[in-house]
Amino acid sequence: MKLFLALRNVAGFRSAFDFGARDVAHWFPGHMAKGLKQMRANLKNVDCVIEIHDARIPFSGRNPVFRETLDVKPHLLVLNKMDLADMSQKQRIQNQMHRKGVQNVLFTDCLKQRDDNVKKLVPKVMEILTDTPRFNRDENVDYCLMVIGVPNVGKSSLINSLRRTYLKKGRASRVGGEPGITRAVLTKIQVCERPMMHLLDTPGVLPPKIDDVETGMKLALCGTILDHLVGEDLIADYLLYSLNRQQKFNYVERYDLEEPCDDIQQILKRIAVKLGKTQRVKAITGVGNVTITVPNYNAAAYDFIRAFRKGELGRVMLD
Ligand SMILES: Nc1nc2c(ncn2[C@@H]2O[C@H](COP(=O)(O)OP(=O)(O)OP(=O)(O)O)[C@@H](O)[C@H]2O)c(=O)[nH]1
Repeated sequence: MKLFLALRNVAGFRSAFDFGARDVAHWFPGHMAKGLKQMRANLKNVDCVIEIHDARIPFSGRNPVFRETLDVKPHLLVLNKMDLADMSQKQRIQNQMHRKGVQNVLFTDCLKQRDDNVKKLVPKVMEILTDTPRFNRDENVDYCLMVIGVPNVGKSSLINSLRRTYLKKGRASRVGGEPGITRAVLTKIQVCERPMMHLLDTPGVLPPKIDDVETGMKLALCGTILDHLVGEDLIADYLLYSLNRQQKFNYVERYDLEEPCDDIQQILKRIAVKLGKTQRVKAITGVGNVTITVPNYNAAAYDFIRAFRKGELGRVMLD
């Protein structure tokens, strides 16, 4: 990164984001009751609940409802997508988690072919279970896990990664299934041989907990709320605000800008021009019709957000 960027006075950037009078009530049209009911029905078969969340937002959006319903079971919090997160903040996050009573935290990258952290999951679960008396199932040596989390945090990827790591197998295939009970409810996926460990095959999708507009915006940025419900222009603006606040200026080089800027319209215009995302439109003026070139702001916002989600604009910690 160029020196002038590192030395740049950030005083010119926004210190707060103006959310206007937005209402987040409709940002996540989830079907929580149904999901939770199904999870509760499965709970008697579960030894440990694996809650998975996005490492860039370790606190925002985690749904506490499951705790009231599912917290009777031992619990491991997996913070996934660590490859996209600013891991220099790891210790702070862990300390804060401990203060909140979350003792068991594991950071993972489930896209990595072999992730040493995913490899720690089974030993970690065994450690947690050894410290917790198992409910009337002491004779059973087949351990069962349930993976839960808000959408798009990597629940399926974790299952596949566990199978790659422990069974040297590719995509999850279903095993088991019991007569008389819906396949979707009791089908299990094996993830480890020694100790024998299964996962319930339907990852529990929880709606995120959206406390306020900023929480909603962070969830949207990380792709857990459908973009169109929030608006890509707004997400792009919040992204720019976040990158500038954290002094993550990779976007300057990626889009050939001269320097960081806090004006999303200007940024999107430059991105559109760089990507050739412009349109020729007719405009009526006082002296007749002229054809002018206008930037496609939507296409530019789309590229900006996608680049961030792929980690191309730097690693961040949004909480
Ligand atoms: N960079 C990165 N991307 C990941 C990681 N894990 C998953 N992803 C990506 O995140 C997206 C969602 O992953 P899934 O495994 O489908 O997430 P899910 O929680 O099962 O999603 P839902 O079924 O919608 O709830 C996919 O594009 C994955 O490739 C990770 O550790 N790092």
